[in-house]
Amino acid sequence: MSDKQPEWQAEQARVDEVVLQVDRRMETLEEQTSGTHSEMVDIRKNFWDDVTVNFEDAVEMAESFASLKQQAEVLSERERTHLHASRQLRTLRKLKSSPYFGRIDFLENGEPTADQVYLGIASFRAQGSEQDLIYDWRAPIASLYYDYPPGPAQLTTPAGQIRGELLLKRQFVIRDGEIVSLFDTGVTIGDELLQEVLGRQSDAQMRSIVGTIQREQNRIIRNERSRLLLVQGAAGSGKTSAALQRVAYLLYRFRGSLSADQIVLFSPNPMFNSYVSTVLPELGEENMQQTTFQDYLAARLGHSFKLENPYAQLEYALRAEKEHGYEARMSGIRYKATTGFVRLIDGYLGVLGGAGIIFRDVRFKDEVLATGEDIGAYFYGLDRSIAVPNRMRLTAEWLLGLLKARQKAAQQEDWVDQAVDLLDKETYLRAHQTLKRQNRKLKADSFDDFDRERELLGQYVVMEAVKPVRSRIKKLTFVDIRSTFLRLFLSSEIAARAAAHAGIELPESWECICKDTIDRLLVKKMAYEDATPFLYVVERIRGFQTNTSVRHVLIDEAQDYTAFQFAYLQRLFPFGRFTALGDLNQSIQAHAGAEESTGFKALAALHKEAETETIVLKQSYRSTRPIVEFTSMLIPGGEEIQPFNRDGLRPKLSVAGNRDGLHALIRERLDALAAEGNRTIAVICKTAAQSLLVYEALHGVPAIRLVESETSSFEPGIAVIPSYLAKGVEFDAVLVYDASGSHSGYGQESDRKLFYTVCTRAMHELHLFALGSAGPFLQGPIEGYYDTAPKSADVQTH
Ligand SMILES: Nc1ncnc2c1ncn2[C@@H]1O[C@H](COP(=O)(O)OP(=O)(O)OP(=O)(O)O)[C@@H](O)[C@H]1O
Repeated sequence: MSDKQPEWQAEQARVDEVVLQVDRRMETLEEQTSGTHSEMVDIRKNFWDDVTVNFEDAVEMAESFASLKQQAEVLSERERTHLHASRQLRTLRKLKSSPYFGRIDFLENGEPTADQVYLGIASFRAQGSEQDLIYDWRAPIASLYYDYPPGPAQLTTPAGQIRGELLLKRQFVIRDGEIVSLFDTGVTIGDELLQEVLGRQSDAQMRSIVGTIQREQNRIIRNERSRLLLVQGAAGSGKTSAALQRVAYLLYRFRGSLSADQIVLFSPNPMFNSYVSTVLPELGEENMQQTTFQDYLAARLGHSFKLENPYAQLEYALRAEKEHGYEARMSGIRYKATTGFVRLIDGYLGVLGGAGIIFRDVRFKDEVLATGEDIGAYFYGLDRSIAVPNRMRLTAEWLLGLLKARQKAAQQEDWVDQAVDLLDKETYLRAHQTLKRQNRKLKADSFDDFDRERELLGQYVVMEAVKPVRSRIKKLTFVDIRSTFLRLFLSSEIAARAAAHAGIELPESWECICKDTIDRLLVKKMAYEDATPFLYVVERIRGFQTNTSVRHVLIDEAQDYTAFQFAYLQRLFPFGRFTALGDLNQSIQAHAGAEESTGFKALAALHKEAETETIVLKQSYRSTRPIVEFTSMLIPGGEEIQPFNRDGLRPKLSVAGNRDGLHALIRERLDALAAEGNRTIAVICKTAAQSLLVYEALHGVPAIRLVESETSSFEPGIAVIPSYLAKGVEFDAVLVYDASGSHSGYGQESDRKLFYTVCTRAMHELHLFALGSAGPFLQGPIEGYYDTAPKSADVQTH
C-alpha cells in the first residue's frame, strides 16, 4: 500500500492519536516517578532520624524493632512503586516509537460489527477509557493474528470457543511514530514483512520475532498443556526465537504466579547467553535464569575433581584420532550417553541398596571414631525397605551420637589442657563470648574462678575440635562415592551383577571402557562423559538437592544432551515443565552416533505420552533460498526442509593449493564482505586449535577477533570461531575453513553434521574455502547447488 492512499493516511492519523495518548501517559508517569524518587532519597537520607532506637530493655527493644521495620517497609514500598513505574515508562517509550505491528478485524458470529484489534508488545488504553488502543500480542485474541489468514477463524478462550470471520489482517512497520510500510496479507503472515525482516543485516543480538511469528511457532509459544514439549526443527527454523517468545508469553499468561527467576534456560555456551539476552527486555520482560549445563555441573561437583569441559572433550574427539587409547575413550563416550548406561547405573544403585557402598573411617583427633566397616555394618543393618538417602541420614545421626559421647569424654583428656594453655588472647575472648552466649547463667565475673574457667575453656576447645567432624558427618562425607563409583568399573563381577539387576547386557567394549575410566578417575580427573553419571550416583545416594521453585526448564540445542543428562535434569527440577528444542541433524557432540535413544527419545521416555507434545518445524528462515537449498543437500531427509523464499547468491567454493594461498583468498573475501557492509562475519574453523592458527595467519585484518570457549559476548565484526561454538548463533556471512576432505577439514562421515551445522550459520552469504580439493560432502549432485571460483594462483612460500 502506498502512503498516498487514504487508507494509509487514516492509519497514520490513528498512530498519531495513539502516540499522543502514550505521550500523555508518559508525562503523568514521569511526574509520579520523580515524586517517588525524591521521596525515596528523602527516606534514605533521614532513615535514622525517623526511627526511635532504644535497646535499654526488652520493651524498648521491641519498639525500636517495630519502628525500624515500619520505616524499612515504607522504603521498600516506594522502591517497588518506582521500579514498576520505570518499567512501564520503558515500555511506553517503545510504544511511542512503534505502537503496534498488526491489526485484525474480527467479526464474531452473531455480532453486527467487527472488532478492530491492534497488536503491539504491550497493551495500552487511554486514560479514563474502557477500550484498548493496543492489545498485547499475548492476549488470547492475538492468537487469531498468528493462526489464521483472512476467512473463517476461531478462538479458544476460558469461556469456550468463539467462531467468526477474520475480515482483515494488516501488518505495519512503524518507526518513530511514522508508518514505514503497511501490508494487507492474504496468507497466514505476509511474506513481504518477513522478507524485509529477514533481509536485514544482523546486529549481533537476537531480535524478537513478535510481529512475524508463524503458526507452528505460535503453537510452541502458547503451549500450556504439556509437561514436556519437544521441538524438532530444521536449522534456522526459529527454535530459539520461539523459546524466548514462549518465556515472554508464560510471564504474561501467568503473571502474578510466575516470575522470571522460576524459569531456567539451558544454553549451549556463554556467548549464546549474550546473543539472546536482549530479546526479553526488548519485550518489556525480565530475563529468565540462563546457564549452561557445564556451569551447573561445575557448581555441583565443587573442587573435588578437575572437570573436563565439553569443548575439550569435543576437541579430543575431533583431533586425537591418532592418540593411544582413542578408540577406548570414544566407545566410552558413546556408551555412557545411552539409556543403556542409565539403566546399568540404576541397576548398580539397586545392587548398592543391598551391599557394596564404600564408607570411610570417621576420625576425631587422629583416632578412629567409627571405621568404614562399622559404618557399613550399621548402614546395611538398617531396614532395607528404607530408601538409601534416608538410611544415610539415619547413619549420620548414629555417628553424631557417637561423636557426642566422644565429645563428653574428651573434656578430661590431656590434650585439652595443653590446648587451653596455648589459647591466644583473641581466641580466649572469642571463647568467653561464645560461652556467654551458650550459657546465659554465666556472668562476666565467672571467669574469675580459675577452675571454672579452666573447665569452660576445656569445653570450648573440645567443641571447636568437634565442629568440623560434625559438619563433615552432616555432609555425609563418610560415604566414599568416588571409590563406590569406581568399583563398577574395577570389578567385572559387580558390573555383571548391576547389569543383571537392570536386565541388560554389558557392551562388548566394556573392558576397554573400564580401563579408560579407571585411569582418569584414579588421578581425580573427571571426564565430561563421567561427570553427569557420577553426580547422578552422588545424588541418588545422598539424596537429590532438588530445585522446587523452578516451573519451566527450556533446553536449547537439546540434541546434544545425553540420556543421562536429561535424567539428571528431570530429577533436579521435579516441578518443572520441560521445553526441549533441537535438531538431530546438528548433533555434533562427541557422543553423537551413539544409539538413537540419546537425545529426544530418552527425554520423552521420562514422561507420559499424554503429557508430551512434539512439534516439528520444517521451514527455515535464517538463510537465503540458495543457501538452504545447498545445505539441505548435505543431510539425509534434507528435501523436507522448506526454504523461505529470499533470494541471494549461491554458496561459493574457492580452492587453494597451499595454506598461504588459502589465507590470501580469505583475506580478499573478508575485505570484500566488509566493504559490502556485512556487520557480522565468521570464519568458522573445525577446532579451537585450527581457529588459533587461522587467527594468527589473518593478523592485521581489521575488527577480527578470536572466539574461545570462555568468550562471553557476541559482537559485530569478524569472528574466527571453532565450529561447536558457532552453534545456535548466526552471521551475515560465513567463511568455512576448510572444506577439503583432509583430517583438518570435513572428510569423515562423522563430520557430516558438523559441516551442516557450520554451513547453516550463514544468513546472506556462504563461502567455502578448501585446501587442495573439495571434500566428499561437496561432490556429486550437490555440485549443482554452489559455484566454484576459478582456481587461484598459489602464493609462493619461501
Ligand atoms: N517468525 C519469524 N519471523 C522473523 N524471523 C524469524 C522467524 N522465525 C525465525 N526467524 C529468524 O530466523 C533466524 C533463525 O532463528 P533461530 O536462531 O531461532 O533458529 P533455530 O531453529 O534456533 O536455529 P539453529 O537450530 O540453526 O540454531 C533468526 O534470525 C530469527 O530471527
